[in-house]
Amino acid sequence: MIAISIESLTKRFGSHAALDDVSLRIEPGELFFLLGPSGCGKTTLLRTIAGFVTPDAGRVLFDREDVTKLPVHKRRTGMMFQSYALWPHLSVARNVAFGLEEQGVPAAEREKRVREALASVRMDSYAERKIGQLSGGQQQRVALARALVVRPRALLLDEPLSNLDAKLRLEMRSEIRRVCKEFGLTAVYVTHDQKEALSVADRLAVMSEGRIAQIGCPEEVYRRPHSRLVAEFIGETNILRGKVVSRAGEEMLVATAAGKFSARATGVLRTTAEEGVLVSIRPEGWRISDTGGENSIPAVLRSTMYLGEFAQHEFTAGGEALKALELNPHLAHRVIGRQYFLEPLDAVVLNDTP
Ligand SMILES: Nc1ncnc2c1ncn2[C@@H]1O[C@H](COP(=O)(O)OP(=O)(O)OP(=O)(O)O)[C@@H](O)[C@H]1O
Repeated sequence: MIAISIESLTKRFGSHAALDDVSLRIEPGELFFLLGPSGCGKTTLLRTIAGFVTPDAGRVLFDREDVTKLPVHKRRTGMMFQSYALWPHLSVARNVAFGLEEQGVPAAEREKRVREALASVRMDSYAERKIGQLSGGQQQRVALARALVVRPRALLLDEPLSNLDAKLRLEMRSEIRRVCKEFGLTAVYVTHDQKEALSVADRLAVMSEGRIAQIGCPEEVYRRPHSRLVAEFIGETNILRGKVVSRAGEEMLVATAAGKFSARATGVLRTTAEEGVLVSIRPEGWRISDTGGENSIPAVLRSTMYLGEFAQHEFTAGGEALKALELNPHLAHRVIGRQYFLEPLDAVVLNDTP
């Protein structure tokens, strides 16, 4: 198990900084996710850790070893990419053995390790099959075995599941997590899929324009986003403009066009009360009721969509459109055009200036 330290990495392509002074530390055995909008630099960061990209400034350390100038094959990382890059005409076992042949591992040892790697992804009974005769999910398992067989110091994954259908993605997500934990691997995983990140990551970083916007465990980043960018990138949210009426530590009473309610500051609040603030409330973060309480705002139900386990409502309050999700909608019988009361349970004051 190694720690991966990224120290002030900068990488420019022409005048564009794909990485702009990025620093972070990934703990030994941690499953760390990089996500963010397209072009934010996550692949460049992963490729710099792998050794495919040489940074203009900054360092990459594996524990205390500076690997910034070390070529890819000497870093001893296992990699799994979007295109599995397996040889379709070779057997599963040959595909997995390839990295070991390159390292000059003797045949008997090779065979043993290939068997172990295939067993760890539950593909041991497919060793002699040709890659072309496997399903997408099975091919993905072989790609994972191939990354593991070299006993990597860290596992680097770039959108490894994006070629799979939804059901297989779910299955492979937990499979990748299981394998990483079983082997105690430090892993860095790039994805577009925020659900994948929330459900699998120990910690994650949301990137934007070559910088880290926020780092934290999934629940922290989801429930306490620091900025509009993070709040909107990880899941859906309602953003309301407001003014701070009063404040006691992190708790504040904010007045918005939709009404007054309490919200909690996240990170360092840069704005002053006069400038106003932005508040984020997740659609599932409302308590909907027929009668108002102290902290609730009156809102008229405009539309509702029944989705089985929950309903997706749209309310208006003081000219603001508000999205709300309600679990077990069949227990509630909401009526379009009627007034209800919405209480924000998890409102967060963001750091951005409106
Ligand atoms: N080899 C390259 N030459 C020139 N520009 C590049 C190169 N690689 C990346 N870039 C640019 O650097 C920026 C970051 O790219 P990167 O691939 O790291 O983003 P990303 O977050 O992984 O995006 P995506 O989610 O679309 O894969 C982008 O603006 C991209 O166009």
